[in-house]
Amino acid sequence: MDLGGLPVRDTEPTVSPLVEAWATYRTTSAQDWPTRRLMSAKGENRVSVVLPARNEEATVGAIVATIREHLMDRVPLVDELIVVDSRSTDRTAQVARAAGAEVVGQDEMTRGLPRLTGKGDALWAGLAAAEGDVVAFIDADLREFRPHFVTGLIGPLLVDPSVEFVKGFYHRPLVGATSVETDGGGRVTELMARPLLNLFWPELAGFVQPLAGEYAGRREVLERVPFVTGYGVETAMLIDLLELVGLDALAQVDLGERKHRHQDTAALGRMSAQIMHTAWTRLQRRGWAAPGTSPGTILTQFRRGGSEALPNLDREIVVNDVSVQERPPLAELRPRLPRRRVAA
Ligand SMILES: O=c1ccn([C@@H]2O[C@H](COP(=O)(O)OP(=O)(O)O)[C@@H](O)[C@H]2O)c(=O)[nH]1
Ligand SMILES: O=C(O)[C@@H](COP(=O)(O)O)O[C@H]1O[C@H](CO)[C@@H](O)[C@H](O)[C@H]1O
Repeated sequence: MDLGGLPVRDTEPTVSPLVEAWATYRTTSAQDWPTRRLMSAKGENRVSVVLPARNEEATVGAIVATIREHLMDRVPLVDELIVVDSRSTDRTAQVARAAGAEVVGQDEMTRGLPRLTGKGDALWAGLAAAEGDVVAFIDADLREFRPHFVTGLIGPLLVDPSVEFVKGFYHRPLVGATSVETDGGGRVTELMARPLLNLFWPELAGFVQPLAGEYAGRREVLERVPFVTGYGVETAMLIDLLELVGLDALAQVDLGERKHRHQDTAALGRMSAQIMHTAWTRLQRRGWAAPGTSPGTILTQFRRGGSEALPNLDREIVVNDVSVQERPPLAELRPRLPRRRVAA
């Protein structure tokens, strides 16, 4: 049926067969990867777990202690547990070290390189410090962390050589001060990142949690992609790995439920802008955005009250730079990096 030249779909939209096949074939559950199965498959593979942590003294200790007790002391599945101190101003480093992690500084691992900021730079520093063949990244603000968050992520990588990268997914309650909204979490995912990826990278539509902060990959693959600084890192990693190794080498694992500290919506607005910038650079690479162009880098937001309010505007204007930079693929810089100096 055609109304004025606009084709009108006369069938109900259906899931792309490619996405349906991938989601069926490359989705597993943490329960599919029991520790004993992983130990028998591990062989000579060394496993590193990296936690990027900026001011996470309240939660990093419990996560580190759980990994150390269950996956290092009781069962030697994890060989290396690193917390990247991302310029914290609290006792993150001391708490992490006391709980049994090796602590490296974001600035320490990027010494001699341009000073960049954000989560992506912390993750890049963690990969530079890590020595494992398989590297898992876990956010340090998780509540109710369980060992299966790690075993579920590394399981496919230890057992199936055709898998290069595994993304976690979970139910995401939005935990407020006095109430919990069952599936209210993942606000940037649902409002921006999922639509963005579905529209421009539909092959990735099967990822339940494309922005999940828990994921793992083979070092030799992770070292071949750039790390976008700030909060664009997860979006860039999915897009870049899709292009580098193909959808079939990517997988996802059900980790159950994830609770973490939530940022406010203004912070998530800045996160969204960083993700849009990240997508723009990938669209340029694909030829869908004009080379040499760039969206604006300043995000203007409004905050109730405040001393900087304008005469006729009963709100404070808050301006942030939401541009992103990139650390180049680690493999290109490895010879220039300081050997990991870890204060055990
Ligand atoms: O500059 C930064 C920003 C964030 N993080 C860490 O990255 C993880 C995810 O960050 P955040 O919780 O702010 O993101 P959200 O989960 O709210 O999207 C947490 O462990 C942060 O401590 C970091 O190491 N450096
Ligand atoms: O998924 C999301 O929408 C955001 C915000 O989550 P909430 O709405 O605070 O549960 O959280 C994720 O996004 C960040 C950017 O990729 C990641 O770095 C975080 O690890 C992840 O929690």
